[in-house]
Order: sequence, then C-alpha cells, then structure tokens
Amino acid sequence: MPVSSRQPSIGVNPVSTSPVFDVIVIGSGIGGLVTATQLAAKGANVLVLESYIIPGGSSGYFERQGYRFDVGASMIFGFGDEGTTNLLTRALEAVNVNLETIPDPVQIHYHLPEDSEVKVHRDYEKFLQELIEKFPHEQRGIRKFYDECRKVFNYLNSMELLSLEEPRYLMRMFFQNPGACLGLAQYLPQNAGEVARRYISDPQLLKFIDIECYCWSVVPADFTPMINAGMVFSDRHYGGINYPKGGVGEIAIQLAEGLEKAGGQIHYKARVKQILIENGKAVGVELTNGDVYRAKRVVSNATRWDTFGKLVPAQHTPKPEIKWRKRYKKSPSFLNLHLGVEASVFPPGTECHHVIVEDWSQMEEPFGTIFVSIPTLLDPSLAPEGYHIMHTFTPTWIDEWQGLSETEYERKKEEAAGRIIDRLEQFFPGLDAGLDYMEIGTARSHRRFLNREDGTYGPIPQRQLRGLLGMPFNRTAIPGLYCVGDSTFPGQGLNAVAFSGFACAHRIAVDLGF
Ligand SMILES: NC(=O)c1ccc[n+]([C@@H]2O[C@H](COP(=O)([O-])OP(=O)(O)OC[C@H]3O[C@@H](n4cnc5c(N)ncnc54)[C@H](O)[C@@H]3O)[C@@H](O)[C@H]2O)c1
Ligand SMILES: CC(C)=CCC/C(C)=C/C=C/C(C)=C/C=C/C(C)=C/C=C/C=C(C)/C=C/C=C(C)/C=C/C=C(\C)CCC=C(C)C
Repeated sequence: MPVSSRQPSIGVNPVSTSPVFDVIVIGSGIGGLVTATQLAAKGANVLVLESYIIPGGSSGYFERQGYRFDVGASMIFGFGDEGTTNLLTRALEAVNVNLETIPDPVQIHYHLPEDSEVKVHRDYEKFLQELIEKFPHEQRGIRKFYDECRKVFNYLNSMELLSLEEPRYLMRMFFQNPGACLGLAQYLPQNAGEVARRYISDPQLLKFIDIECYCWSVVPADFTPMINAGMVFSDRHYGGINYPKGGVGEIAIQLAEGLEKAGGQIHYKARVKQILIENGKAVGVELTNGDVYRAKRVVSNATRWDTFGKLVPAQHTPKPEIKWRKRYKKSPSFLNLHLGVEASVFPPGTECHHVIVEDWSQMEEPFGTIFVSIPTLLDPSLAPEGYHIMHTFTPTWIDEWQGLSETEYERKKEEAAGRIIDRLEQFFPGLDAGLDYMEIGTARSHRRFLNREDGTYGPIPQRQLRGLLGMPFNRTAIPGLYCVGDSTFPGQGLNAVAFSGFACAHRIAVDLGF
C-alpha cells in the first residue's frame, strides 16, 4: 500500500518520516530485477515499480497470433554453468528459480561485402581456423588478438563479480587474486581497436573486428572497451551463449517470481513520475496516479537521461551527470520487424543469428547494418507449427520518425520494412512470399513501451574515451539514489546489466548493513 496519495514534492517535509521499504527499484529491466532479487535474497524489504504490464523492459516479450516475440535481441550471454561470469545463471539461482537453456552452435553468421561470409562457431579453434583461412597472412595476429580477449575473460571469470565501489571487496579480491586485479586494472582504460592494431594490420580484417564490436556495442572497435570485448569474444566460446527455453521474456518472468518468493514485491502499471528528494536525499517516489512510496534507498533502472531531467527534475541534475553527458551520448534506436515466416524459407543448416553488412562505408549509418535472429530454430515452441519467428532490426534515430501524422508514420514504417525485406531476399530467398505476420516497431515504439529517451539502445562515447574508465558505477551524487542498467558500468547487454545489478545490490547491502 502506498504511504499516502497526496505527498509533497521535492524539498517539502513528508507526512511520515519512517521509510516503508528498504529499497525501491524503479523499473523491472534485467538490471532492476537483479538488484531487487539480490537484495531480497539478503533479507531486504524490496519493492519494484514497473510502468508496463509485465516485467523485462527490453528483455520482455509480446504475443501475437500464436507467435511469442522477444522485444529485444535474442542472443544472450552469461548463461554458462561454470566460472563467475555466468551472471544470469547466478541471478536466477540466487532466488531459487531456473531456466532451461538451449546452446547455439554458431553465435553469428556474418554476411559481409564482396560476398564474404564468416561463421563464429561456438568452438574457438573452429572459428579461428575459419577466419585464418580468409586471412592466412594474419594467422599470428588473429590468434594473438582473440587470445588476449580470452586473457581478460579469464581474469573476470576467476573472481567474484561485485561492486567496484566497495573498498573492502576490492581489497579482498586483490589479496585473493592480485594477478587478475592488476590485469583488469591494466585493461580498464583500453579499447578493443588499439589492442587489435597491435597484432593485425590488414584493413579488411580490422573492418571485421569493427563489425565484431559494432554488432553489440553499436560503435567500432576503437570506441569499444576492451574489457567488454574480452567478455563477449570469449563467453561465446566458453559456453555462455544459450537461448532460454520459452523465449528471452522467461528470464524476467522467473526473476520476478523469484523476487516474490524471496519476500519482495513487484507492482505493474506503476509509472514513477518523480523521485522524492528531501534535504538533498532521495527518500521515495511518487507515481503518476499520485501514490507515494518511501524507502531508505531508491534505485533507478531508467536510463540516465530519463532519471536526471525527468524523474529527478532538471534543476536538480548533479554536476557529475552534466559532465557525463559531455562524454557519452545516446546511441540510435532500432527499426524492428517482428516477422512470422513459413518454415520453408529457412533451409536446413540456416543459423539462428545473422549480421549483414553490404558496404563497409555504411556499417554505422542508419539502415546500414541489418541484424537477424530466428530463435525458433532453437526453440520451435515460440511459433505455430510450420512457421518461424524472424526478428530483424537495423539502427535508426528518433528524428526519422518525429513530426509525422499517423498515416505518414504508418506509410513510412511500411516503406522502410519493404526495403529491409527486399534486401533480405538475397540471403533468405522467398522471404516476402513466406510472410505470415509482420509487426513494425520504430524508435518511437522503444520510447513509448520501454520508457527510454529517444528510444535509445544506451550510452555510446561522444569521442574516443579511455575504455570503461568514464562509465559511472551505481551510486549517484544524490545520497540515497542509485542507478542500475545500461547507463552504468559496464554498459549495454544483458550480462552487463546483470553485473550492474549484482554490483548495485552489493553496494546497497553494505550501505544498509545487510
Ligand atoms: N541479447 C542481449 O544481450 C539483450 C537482449 C535484450 C535486452 N538487452 C539489453 O538490456 C539492456 C537494458 O536493460 P536495463 O536493465 O538497463 O533496462 P530496460 O530498459 O530493459 O528496462 C527498464 C525498465 O524500467 C521501466 N521503467 C522506466 N522508467 C520507468 C518509470 N518512470 N516508472 C516505472 N518503470 C519504469 C521500463 O518500463 C523497463 O521495464 C540494454 O542494454 C539492452 O541491450 C540485451
Ligand atoms: C584493486 C585493483 C588494483 C584493481 C581493480 C580492477 C578490477 C578488479 C576491475 C574489475 C572489473 C570488472 C569486474 C569488470 C566487469 C565487467 C563485466 C562484467 C563486463 C560485461 C560485459 C558484457 C557485455 C558488454 C555484453 C554485451 C552484450 C551485448 C550488448 C549483446 C547485444 C546483442 C545484440 C545487440 C544482438 C546482436 C544480434 C544479432 C547478431 C542478430
């Protein structure tokens, strides 16, 4: 129950001063849910407030005509069963829930300019051999670069992954594993591009390293933190990429169930209007319906642009946030086509995930790179018999979709979808004729359904930065207010926001004495 439905806003004394909850989490993306479940498992009294009708945010799902579509990407890292980097497996286990997963033998099938193709096999040696066959003169460089990524991953995978804002944890890690700590400290300021160029000089191969980074970080290798590259380029061979049975949405469903089992609460259709700040400290939230909830700590799983400027009024934006915006900007959003397609369009041997770049000069441009996932090749239960789901997406900015009448907007969506399907025909002949269902989402849909300013996929560097050094951790300059999710260290990706959730919960647990 809310404390009161008529509470004063910022700076005004509250009716009640006793906090009801230990922690309120705004938003049930995977970042928010991992924070909430970790804290509930430690005995904290946690409330999650989600504006939508189900949990998950960009990792949610929707159902249409017998299809269950993933809202966001279907390639999920962090689902291994060994080491410490399997953060999704660990987050579920912490609240006694679990998920069956299906291994994917090939992470990505790249379709590159000049009809070049590369498959990233789960088997590391098989992938390296395939790449070396294309660039035999770079045999040594290829191995050195990917081995160095593996070194970073091995450091991470050998230590408990918690809050880097907790000095006692850092000291403990340092005494337990000084080599890994010093190794990671050395890679924190580096980007993948500079490491790649130490070993590789062929411009075409460097372009391949760029698309290897771009397809998950939406920036080329020179802008992609080496720690993140180490994680992504190794987890896929270590056994971390697995598709959750029942679809990506199951991760959030299970976490929400685990949260309730552990004594936490989650309220849907509960949109937070503002974070209440008294005497400079975050003390609770007010919903759009006027309900007020108070807590000792408030966590925002919204993006930093939505947190500071909307949930915290613009005049209260702390100085470090203004500085952060000079370093990072919003990435583009995506045009998403969620398609139901006749199974005959995909011959045996078709891989689940594809990345298509027809012209290197267009890789970073809107509509330049096309992403495709066909998750029903792994879990057929998500589509009616004889059909597959095909989720295809390509970067687009919000500006493309603003200021249009409803009819113009619909027409523009249809035209853009038609162009993408035409381009996909050469890789999946018969696609157009095999279409059974199509739903088109734009940057506007992301903004509306995911509450993400301009529908952004997340922060990207404004200019070349020093690796991950500029990414903020979970505490903010406002006492009592924390951020979690892709606007915090180490950035975009489910496994990345799961790390952010573990770290946020750890810091709060220490702050509250749990
Ligand atoms: N394959 C993958 O790795 C994959 C797949 C899907 C998503 N993702 C990643 O997940 C990351 C996003 O996860 P996240 O945890 O940062 O957040 P998110 O954006 O997925 O979720 C945020 C949640 O907060 C809710 N919310 C926002 N403002 C609110 C308000 N005012 N009141 C109530 N609820 C509010 C939203 O409705 C949403 O459910 C992205 O980086 C994305 O790339 C990755
Ligand atoms: C003490 C001393 C001396 C020092 C200290 C140091 C240290 C300790 C440090 C540490 C650090 C750490 C821990 C770090 C961590 C990190 C992490 C965890 C990271 C993670 C990451 C992850 C990631 C990035 C992921 C990502 C993913 C993604 C993004 C995905 C996406 C996807 C998509 C988009 C899809 C695509 C599609 C197709 C292909 C179709």
